[in-house]
Amino acid sequence: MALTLTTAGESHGPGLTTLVEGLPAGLELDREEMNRDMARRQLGHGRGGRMKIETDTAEVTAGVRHGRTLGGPIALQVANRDYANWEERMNPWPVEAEIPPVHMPRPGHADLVGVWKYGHEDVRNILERASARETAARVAGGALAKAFLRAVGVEIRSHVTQIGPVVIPEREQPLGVGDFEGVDADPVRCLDAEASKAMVAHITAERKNNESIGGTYEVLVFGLHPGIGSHVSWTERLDGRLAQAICSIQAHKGVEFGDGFALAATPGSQAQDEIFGPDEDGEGIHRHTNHAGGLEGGMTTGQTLVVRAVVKPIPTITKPLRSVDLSTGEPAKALRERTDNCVVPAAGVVGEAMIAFVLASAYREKFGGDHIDDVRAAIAAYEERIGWVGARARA
Ligand SMILES: Cc1cc2nc3c(=O)[nH]c(=O)nc-3n(C[C@H](O)[C@H](O)[C@H](O)COP(=O)(O)O)c2cc1C
Ligand SMILES: C=C(O[C@@H]1CC(C(=O)O)=C[C@@H](OP(=O)(O)O)[C@H]1O)C(=O)O
Repeated sequence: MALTLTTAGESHGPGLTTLVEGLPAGLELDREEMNRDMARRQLGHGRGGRMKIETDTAEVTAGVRHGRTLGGPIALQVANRDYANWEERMNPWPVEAEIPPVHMPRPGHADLVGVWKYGHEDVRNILERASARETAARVAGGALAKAFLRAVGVEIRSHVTQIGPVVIPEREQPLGVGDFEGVDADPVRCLDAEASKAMVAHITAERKNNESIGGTYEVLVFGLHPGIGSHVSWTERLDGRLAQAICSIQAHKGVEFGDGFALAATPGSQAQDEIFGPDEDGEGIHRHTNHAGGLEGGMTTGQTLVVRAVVKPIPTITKPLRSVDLSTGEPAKALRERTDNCVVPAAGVVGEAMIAFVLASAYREKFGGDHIDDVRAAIAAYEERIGWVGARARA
């Protein structure tokens, strides 16, 4: 049984809906934990005026009773508070007022290609669904996937590694799950205080220049078992599935695992993770390095999964770029709307959600089970069969 995640909703419509199917029964959910993720996605220096209007929460409308999953589809609702200001423009039903269409497409948004493809004359009919407002619904669903993963000992964290030209310094030691305390209190979700200051200053300066800024973030997953995903088919290779999930997030333009693009210049002997036998600390067969970022042959190795993503500078720019007025065909300035100018800190939270979903789905495929205790029993049997002590030793 795979997991499915479906979202519906427009940015300024009445609200967003998330449907998650395939979680086992008996899984304990923590309402505050879910809403903490919803709030984390709204944070970050560089967010625009919209985030002052919204206070996102995920309301459960199906599939959960008294804090535990029932085994059926789970439905979640996220309200758009801003709908109160858009009731006429975004009403699902005809309204009397004349609503002026948007006809200046923004380079880099879905506007132009969307109206061509779907036959709309009003760019709003495209931008409303293309908007990354939809990521609130993904994070709501991702919180369910995270609850499932936590129940089997897996934890996900993220941090910002670059904003514009400002890059975090190289670390001597790999990050552990305990290193992320307080990361959400930082204005750009960066673990390095000096880099954080420079990132904040850069965002502020570029906002004054009417510029938008991109960057990179890293997602780490701790406590994974080996053998999640599979080498047997390209559709099952976990690296491919993770890359698809990350690149499906609005404004995400690249992904790398472990040493990633740096591997291009690395000699082969230094690019792999050598294998060592059991040691006195109770580790089973293990590695001393993690160049592969926890993936070999499309499967988890049981080491920390290391995923980095690049987020482009967002397309709505307060000094608008050149475009064409679709109603006249004449040159025009692109639509200028209220906008974020840097979303990398928030994007990291969305990345966590998408990675959680893919991993939870792959766990469901491998271990099955109708109740969470069935899942745990299947995992214990697997650990025993392969003599896996790694996850326990690290926990
Ligand atoms: C969290 C988040 C917030 C975003 N906010 C904005 C925004 O305020 N203005 C904007 O033009 N684009 C914003 N974007 C990016 C656009 O949604 C995205 O560029 C657009 O949908 C086109 O998709 P593409 O960039 O993947 O091609 C945001 C993206 C994310 C992940
Ligand atoms: C609403 C969210 O992000 C929005 C994503 C977005 C876009 O074009 O992608 C444009 C902005 O929306 P608005 O035009 O209402 O200011 C962002 O605020 C959100 O993240 O919850």
